[in-house]
Amino acid sequence: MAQIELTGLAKAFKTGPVFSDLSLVAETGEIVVVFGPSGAGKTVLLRLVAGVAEPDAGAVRLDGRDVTDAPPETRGVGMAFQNFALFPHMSAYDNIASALTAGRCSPEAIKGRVEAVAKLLKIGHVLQHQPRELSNGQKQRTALARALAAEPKVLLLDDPLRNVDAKLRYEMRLELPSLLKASGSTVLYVTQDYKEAMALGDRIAVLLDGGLAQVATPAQIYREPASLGVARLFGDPTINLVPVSPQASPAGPRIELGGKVLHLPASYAHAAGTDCVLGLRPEAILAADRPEPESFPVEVVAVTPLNEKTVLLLRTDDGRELLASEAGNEEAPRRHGPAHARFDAAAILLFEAAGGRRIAPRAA
Ligand SMILES: Nc1ncnc2c1ncn2[C@@H]1O[C@H](COP(=O)(O)OP(=O)(O)OP(=O)(O)O)[C@@H](O)[C@H]1O
Repeated sequence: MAQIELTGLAKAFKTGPVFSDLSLVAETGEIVVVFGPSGAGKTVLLRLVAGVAEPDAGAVRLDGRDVTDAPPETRGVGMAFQNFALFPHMSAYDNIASALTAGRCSPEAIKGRVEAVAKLLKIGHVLQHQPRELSNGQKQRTALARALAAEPKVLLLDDPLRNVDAKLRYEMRLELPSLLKASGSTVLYVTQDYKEAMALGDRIAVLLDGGLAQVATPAQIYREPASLGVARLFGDPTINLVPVSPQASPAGPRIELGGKVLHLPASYAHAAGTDCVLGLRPEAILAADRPEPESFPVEVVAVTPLNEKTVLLLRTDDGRELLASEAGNEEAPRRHGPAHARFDAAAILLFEAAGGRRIAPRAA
């Protein structure tokens, strides 16, 4: 059953609309990541679900019950928001336990639960500290622990790793999914970090330009982004975008790139005659020393070895810069200078230049 069901939600402030006609469903136990750029309205959306703000239009249903007009404390929703909201005169332990003392738990059960959650979030050693004695990351994890300890049916998490340092953030990204799954809660998780979204979400809801641009699994969003706007938000380095005007030809739609005539797969034949934007993820561009069929000459301008990949900055003969990435960085170092590139035909993306919608390939 749908635990969270949002229908036609709209919210505007004096400064203008944040979003309109927003609908989203999260199934029981599902983790839905609400992802989008700063200011897209992610926090506003959580506030509407929590009941601390009212929508201008639309309905919020939790567990099948219409709670649109219900006060926050009756909704059975747990929250950890960016601004921590810890009780300043209570220790971290008491802050976390406060979620439980309100219910009917024995002192032993409370202690066990607080310590278990604190251990998972690596704050076991600071449980007796007051909030002012905690780092921002520890405060944030204390707030997260408090929300988790209560085992709410619906858990709203607003960028809980924002103030956590890079190493811990990486570890938490690995550990949080099982922690959240074990809680059994249905989770709406807000982040601005696409890697976090992909690591944590059963599905990702991309909030962009006043509405949900796409709601799908991380793999679907990466491989089949609904629009240029969505494609740009996922990937590091970001996707290469090249304006092209495919023309029909027997070998597949013909385009020009780097002064060469190349062909798109026949499954894009229906795009001929449309102004398009070719989307090439860095890993879909393959660089080689020798020309190959459908390759185009490039200059390797820069080579940046990262841990798990090497990023190449390529310049085409007509001056366009493309970023390519290769797995690993242990091969013989690639030399700067002339080379050839081609793209992995199975991994290309094509978008309408007008409006940015993705053009899906069609079976030939
Ligand atoms: N109480 C308010 N009064 C007026 N404007 C508001 C209010 N709350 C939010 N806004 C505006 O609504 C828009 C969305 O804000 P929101 O905080 O939801 O963005 P966000 O996607 O969570 O961004 P971030 O990732 O930076 O936290 C912003 O333009 C913000 O200025």
